[in-house]
Amino acid sequence: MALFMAILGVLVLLLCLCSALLKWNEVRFRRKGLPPGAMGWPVFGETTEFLKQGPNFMKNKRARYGSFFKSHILGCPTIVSMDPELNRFILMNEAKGLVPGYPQSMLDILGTRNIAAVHGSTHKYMRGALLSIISPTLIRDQLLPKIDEFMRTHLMDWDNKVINIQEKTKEMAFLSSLKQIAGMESSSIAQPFMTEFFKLVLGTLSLPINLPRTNYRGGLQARKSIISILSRLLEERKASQDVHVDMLGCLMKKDENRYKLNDEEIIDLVITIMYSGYETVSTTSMMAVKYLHDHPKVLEEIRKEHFAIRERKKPEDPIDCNDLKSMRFTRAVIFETSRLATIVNGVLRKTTHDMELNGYLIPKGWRIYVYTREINYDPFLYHDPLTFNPWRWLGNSLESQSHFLIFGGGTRQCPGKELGIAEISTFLHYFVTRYRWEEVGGDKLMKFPRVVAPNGLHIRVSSFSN
Ligand code: HEM
Repeated sequence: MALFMAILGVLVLLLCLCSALLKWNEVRFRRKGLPPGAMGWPVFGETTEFLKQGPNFMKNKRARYGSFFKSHILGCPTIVSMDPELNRFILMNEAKGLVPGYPQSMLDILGTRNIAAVHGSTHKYMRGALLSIISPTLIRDQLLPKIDEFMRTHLMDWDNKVINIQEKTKEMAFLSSLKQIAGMESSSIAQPFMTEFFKLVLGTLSLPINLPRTNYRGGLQARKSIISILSRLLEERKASQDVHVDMLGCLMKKDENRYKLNDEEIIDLVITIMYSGYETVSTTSMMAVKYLHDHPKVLEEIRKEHFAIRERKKPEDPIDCNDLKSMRFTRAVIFETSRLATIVNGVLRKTTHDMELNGYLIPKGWRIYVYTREINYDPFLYHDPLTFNPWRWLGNSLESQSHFLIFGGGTRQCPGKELGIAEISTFLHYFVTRYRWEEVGGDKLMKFPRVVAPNGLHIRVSSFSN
């Protein structure tokens, strides 16, 4: 009896302590004018519920508080905006103090000159420098030929093999951009570079705890290694007279280039390009393979488009810009994949000063989660939204609608959109014309907070001509 009373006493005490902590945390963030919502536990906030419940967390909160509410997730007091109009307003108004609000680990590891870390005129300049090396003309003349050459080789020898398509598309996204940046996808430094790059990516997604063996520490060390690889490359190029037709070559042409970047800026820009295009391109490619596998009619249609292109060409002819333009259905498959899989759930901003937003007062330094995921499943915007239907993108201008935020919006809209589409389209071209495939089966796919197959996505591949 005494033991029972003691346990009961401890439980009651714990309960009181928990509710006192929750209350204290609410009071701590209680300020006049804040939107409705809950702040959860001290330090952790509602992060556990957010990660555990995923999209349902957001749906439940919206049902309770409306489309604009406060919470405390991923280490920060956060305002979540699920209102399409307001989301556009936030993305269009960086100049009013709504700047990128990406986590500290990302900023530490990607560098102070990284595009997400700079604002105002510095951002304009860095973005200009980036756009100048991925312009439509350069995509046509320099980048697409490189992408084509890379994809042909990368997709060789898959016949009769079980392939982890997640791993292959990750390698593809990294090596293809390394070829475009420095033309060295098959050099001896490509593999060690890739290993360091994967560590860097892991680090940016971790908590900023600088202790041995943490992903964050690993990410910081990977950044150092990558800087040393790239610095050596820059020095070698400066010392030689060779002309290099690649992104680095363009950035280093100080006399002819309108945008003059120093070595540190060039290195951070290179890391930005690799990082921004890596997960988006690889995951969209993997999910396109998944959806094509599950939807034979769509696969038949996309094959028709790509075989028609091959019929116009000799086997050794590369994909060119006109071919790319003719891939209307492939483009639709890419958009539909991005929409249904929701590769990007939203984007993060933070306030540079106290400001009024949607009638509420948002304190300086609070994060704003522009949550765009729900738009993708809105039945008023996309008929039968849970069905994979690429045809919905043909013949109407869904791509130019204001709610189309798959590539972001406003001043930070993805500058790599067409480059990314070119990469995925070329990958799909060689994949669907060379191979058939079936899933080995049983692989788990997680859709939130990132689209990922924790144990890989395995497919059995055989040559189409067999
Ligand atoms: C399917 C492929 C891609 C998707 C879905 C995608 C998506 C996005 C989104 C949603 C944003 C907005 C981020 C924000 O507002 O904070 C963004 C920005 C960005 N993307 Fe992409 N992206 C893709 C491919 C690429 C590629 C291949 C590159 C390589 C050049 C790239 C480079 C960037 C950069 C540098 C930014 C930041 C722009 C700025 O802050 O001004 N992206 N992307």
